[in-house]
Order: sequence, then structure tokens, then C-alpha cells
Amino acid sequence: MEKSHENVEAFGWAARDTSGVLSPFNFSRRVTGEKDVQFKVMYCGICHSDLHQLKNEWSNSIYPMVPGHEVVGVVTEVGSKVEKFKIGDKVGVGCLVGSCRKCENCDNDLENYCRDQIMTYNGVYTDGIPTYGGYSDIMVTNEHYVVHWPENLPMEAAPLLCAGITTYSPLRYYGLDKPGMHIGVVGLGGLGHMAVKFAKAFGTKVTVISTSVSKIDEAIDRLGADSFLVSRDPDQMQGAAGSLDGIIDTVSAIHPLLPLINLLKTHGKLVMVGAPEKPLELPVFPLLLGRKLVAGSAIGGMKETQEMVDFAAKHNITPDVEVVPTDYVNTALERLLKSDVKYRFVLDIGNTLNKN
Ligand SMILES: NC(=O)c1ccc[n+]([C@@H]2O[C@H](COP(=O)([O-])OP(=O)(O)OC[C@H]3O[C@@H](n4cnc5c(N)ncnc54)[C@H](O)[C@@H]3O)[C@@H](O)[C@H]2O)c1
Ligand SMILES: [Zn+2]
Ligand SMILES: [Zn+2]
Repeated sequence: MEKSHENVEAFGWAARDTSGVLSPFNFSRRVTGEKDVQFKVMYCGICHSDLHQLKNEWSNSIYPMVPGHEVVGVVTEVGSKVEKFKIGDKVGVGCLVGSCRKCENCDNDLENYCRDQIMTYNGVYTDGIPTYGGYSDIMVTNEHYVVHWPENLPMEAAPLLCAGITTYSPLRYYGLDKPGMHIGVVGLGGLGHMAVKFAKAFGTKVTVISTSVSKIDEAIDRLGADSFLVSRDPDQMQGAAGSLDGIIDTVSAIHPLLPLINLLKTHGKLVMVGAPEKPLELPVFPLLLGRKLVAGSAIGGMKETQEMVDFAAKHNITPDVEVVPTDYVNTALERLLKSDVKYRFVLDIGNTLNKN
């Protein structure tokens, strides 16, 4: 039966303007299409990208905005042509819910670099309707953009779906995953702490580079980093010059790159994954002298996202999360802005999203 003009009631929390303040929001989702999976959202991580977009820092925000792209839930309905999922399955959705499926990137399992990719929220779907993310009770997603959530992985580990894949993918792609290599991680937030965990799981030696010495104990004792550098201490930075094979830079704000480039060995790679709102200054001479590379990376394709989740399940790699009720979301966002979280807020949507 053709039901495409009907909608399903949905409820979540949305921002209405660049204040970024969220409040309860009634909206609708499309009826489960033949290739769609409908699921009840159980947990949704709060990514710094949510904060950037809530406040229109990337100048592309659509309001009302229901953020959330680290979403784990349980399947409630599947379309007639869905092959990979059945009702009751645990599933995850990350930053993407669509792409063209025919370009070179899509052919190469790099939907994340498709020019027609559709973001999980703050995007526009093929039906012309804005996409709404996981700070909501249900989602309806084409099965291609849904991953199987491994049984032994807690559903609270939802931040793997953005923070996890965003750090796993560049470590793999740029060959920074070889045992014995020495990897630097800059910015010890949601992405940074996952970078430390994956780099350690790959058998590399990890140095955390931070502006503040206050994070030294947590970096080493809690997260298993091997060493720590205070980026504002010129003597320490000079002492470590030329020592790193690669750096994953997760910093969300403008910061100098020269001190980081100086830490690289010849042929070392500085991979940017943080997304500051303004361009950074790139000193060129220090790159020439050592054939160094500055690169970027954005999330990961669907195949790699499934691979990452399975790898995390196998090696017991989970984000350190602070699970909070949905109505705590505005406070959580304020605290995230101050880096006051270890290391990722996760909304307990399944138990605490109340319509009243
Ligand atoms: N490339 C991608 O695909 C991708 C995916 C997700 C997030 N992001 C971006 O990555 C960045 C980090 O996201 P997150 O969720 O880990 O954020 P977060 O707030 O959890 O972590 C950011 C870290 O950067 C540190 N930091 C902030 N300002 C700094 C400064 N001036 N100098 C040094 N350190 C500073 C903070 O203390 C914090 O530890 C954001 O810009 C986010 O939008 C990119
Ligand atoms: Zn994210
Ligand atoms: Zn494509």
C-alpha cells in the first residue's frame, strides 16, 4: 500500500535560532519506506559539531534544528526491501543519512566525501524536507546508512559513531596505525580521547599535547597515553621536536600549527579533524624542510564505520561518557563549551525523553 504522503509523529528537542538553546519540539518523520529502518532512539552523544551548528558557526544552519549524529537505538519497523535489519536489532546512525550512491566516492565506500551527501541533521533529504537528528524519540533511515550495533557494545557507546570513526579513519588511511609508531593527539575532548584509545589499540606510542598540564594524570593514568606535552611550554615542545610520525589535531578553536609541525619527523603527517570556524595560519617553510604533510579527514564511509564499530567491540574500546537526562541538554552544551566533560555527554533519550 502506498503510504508516502502520510507522516509519523515524532518528538525531540530543537533550537529555534542562533542562541542554540534547545526546547521540546513536535515534528514528523516520513513513513518507513521500502529501504528504510525505523528505530527508537535509546542514546545520542553530544558532539562539538552540534554546538558549532546550533550557533550557526559554520554559517549553514537550518532552524528549527534537532541535532544529534551519534545515535544508537532499537529497530521498530523495517521496509519491505530491507535486507540487513529486522525488528528488535540494535542499530547505530552517525553523521550521514544519504549520498548519491553513484559517484566515484560512493563507489569506493567513501559516502562521507560524496558531494551530494545528506547529513543526519541540518541537511535536506531527497524529499525536500530538513533532516532532524537523534535528540528525538524515533528516526527513519535508509538501511545503507545504518550500522549493526554489536551485542557486547553498550548502547551508551554511541559516540563511536562520530568521535570514534572520525579518529579511527585517519589513523588507518594515513598509515598511522603501525605498531611502534609515535602518534600525537592534540585536544583531549570527545574526539581526542577516542584518538588516544584507537592509537593505543593499534600498538602505537601516544603523546597527548594539551594547553594545560592539568590533564596529564587523566591522559596517562586514565586513557593510557605514554607521555604528555604542554603546548604552551616552549622548552618541552623543543625537547620533543622531530619525534612524531603523525598527529591527530582535534582542536575546535583557532590555534597555532607551527608548534605541532615542529614535532613531526621528516615525512610526518599533521591530520586536522577539528573544524574551527575560521581558517588557521599555515607556515610553509617548516613543511618543506622535512617533506611534511598537513591533511584533513571527515568522519568515514559506511563500510569503515561498521568495521570501526566491530573493531571497538572486539577490543573493548568504548568512549568515556557522562550519561545525562534529555532535559539536561542545555547545561551539557554549556559545559561542553568549557571542556567540562570527561569526555562525551550522552543523552539517555530512551529513558528520559518525556513529551510532557
Ligand atoms: N572531521 C570531522 O569529521 C569531525 C567530526 C566530529 C567533530 N569534528 C570537529 O572536531 C572538533 C572537536 O570536536 P569534539 O567533539 O572532540 O570537541 P570537544 O569540545 O569535546 O574537544 C575539543 C578539545 O579541544 C580543546 N581546545 C579547545 N580550544 C582549544 C585551543 N584554543 N587550543 C587548544 N585546545 C583547545 C578543548 O579543551 C577540548 O579538549 C570540533 O571542531 C568538531 O566540530 C570534526
Ligand atoms: Zn560529530
Ligand atoms: Zn556519491
